[in-house]
Amino acid sequence: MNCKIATIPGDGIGPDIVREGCRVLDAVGLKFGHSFSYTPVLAGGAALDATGEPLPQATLDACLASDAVLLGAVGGPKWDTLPGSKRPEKALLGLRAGMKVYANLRPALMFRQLADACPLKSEVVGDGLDILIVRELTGGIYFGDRGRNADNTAAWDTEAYSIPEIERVVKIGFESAMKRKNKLCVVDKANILETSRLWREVTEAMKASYPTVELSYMYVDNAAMQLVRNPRQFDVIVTSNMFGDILSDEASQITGSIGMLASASLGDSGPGLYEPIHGSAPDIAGKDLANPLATILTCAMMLRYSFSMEKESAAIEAAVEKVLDAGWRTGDIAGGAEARSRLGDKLVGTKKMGDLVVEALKAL
Ligand SMILES: NC(=O)c1ccc[n+]([C@@H]2O[C@H](COP(=O)([O-])OP(=O)(O)OC[C@H]3O[C@@H](n4cnc5c(N)ncnc54)[C@H](O)[C@@H]3O)[C@@H](O)[C@H]2O)c1
Ligand SMILES: CC(C)[C@H](C(=O)O)[C@@H](O)C(=O)O
Ligand SMILES: [Mg+2]
Repeated sequence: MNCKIATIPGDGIGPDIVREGCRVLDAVGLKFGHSFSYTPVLAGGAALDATGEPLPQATLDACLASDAVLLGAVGGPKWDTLPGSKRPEKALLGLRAGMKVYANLRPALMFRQLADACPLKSEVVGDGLDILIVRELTGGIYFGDRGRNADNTAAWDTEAYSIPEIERVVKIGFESAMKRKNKLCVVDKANILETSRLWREVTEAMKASYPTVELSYMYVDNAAMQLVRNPRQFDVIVTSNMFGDILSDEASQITGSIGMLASASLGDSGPGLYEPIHGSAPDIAGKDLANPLATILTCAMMLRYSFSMEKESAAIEAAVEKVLDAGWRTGDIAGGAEARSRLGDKLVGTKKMGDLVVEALKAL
């Protein structure tokens, strides 16, 4: 199969992790007889510097013309004082809306090899953690009316959801639960927000079509607490754009590091957008310290969801497991000071971690 992938290296650690992702895809291509071609395009701070726009039309056009899009991360202190419409992060919203990828699947999976990197007690996480957060991605407060009053003494951002917007993402939540442990939790703030009450009404109207799924509702403040107290009670969480953003960063830390969490953003048709859930990590950019595994696992999601390449996707995941089994770690998953000091030359950087996954893949 020939697959055309638009790549958006972006800013900070973005170029380094996307490079490792593409190297792993190339190794999969060699092993299984596929060819992946890459069209690098500009978005975020890199695009601002080159063109004055965070998301040039040519970038969106190239993404829509591709079979899938791989994005590193955008943003950084250099562009933090720009007005909202010119910030690098605006590119993300433009891409997500322009590609109509309304469902963001964010698996929070704890690799058993990383139990030491989890900050929770072992009796809380047991033999692992496997939660799927389905985050609504093209609506809610990220896209609602916003502004300031004339004398700049007040500002507003509006949360708005329509029934079709809720239905399509809740449907993904139910369907995802049916492929997993048949549990779906709608996380909201229905004790206060009208949008959340509409989410509940829509979900109630849909639930009869999914009789095998055990459905529950939870307020987001409680969910944030329960994720730390008893994360294994969750299977699939479906939630709004902003709640999903926040809860997925929280869940990532339980699995060991945000440097491990992949994501797939999907719509009804057209290319999917694939990005690790973390950002451009300006504090470690350019130092070969970033963990590329979130991006590499994001590539595995791309193979599974956009190209139906299940065995190829599983091969990437198996290669990552082999590397972790052999004890290799980047700094973010090295554990505490004592564990880190025991690692010796198994404490590696971005590029070496990519090399190790490629080697493990070849050897499978
Ligand atoms: N999808 C995206 O492009 C995206 C996502 C989140 C944040 N951002 C942007 O990134 C910039 C930095 O944001 P932030 O600091 O809040 O979040 P961040 O995710 O970039 O970093 C948070 C912390 O996690 C660490 N970290 C993140 N990814 C890592 C990796 N792969 N390996 C090791 N450590 C990693 C960082 O070093 C930092 O200490 C901001 O401009 C923000 O808007 C972009
Ligand atoms: C950078 C920001 C706009 C983005 C979001 O909030 O969606 C990020 O935090 C993410 O999780 O992809
Ligand atoms: Mg986020």
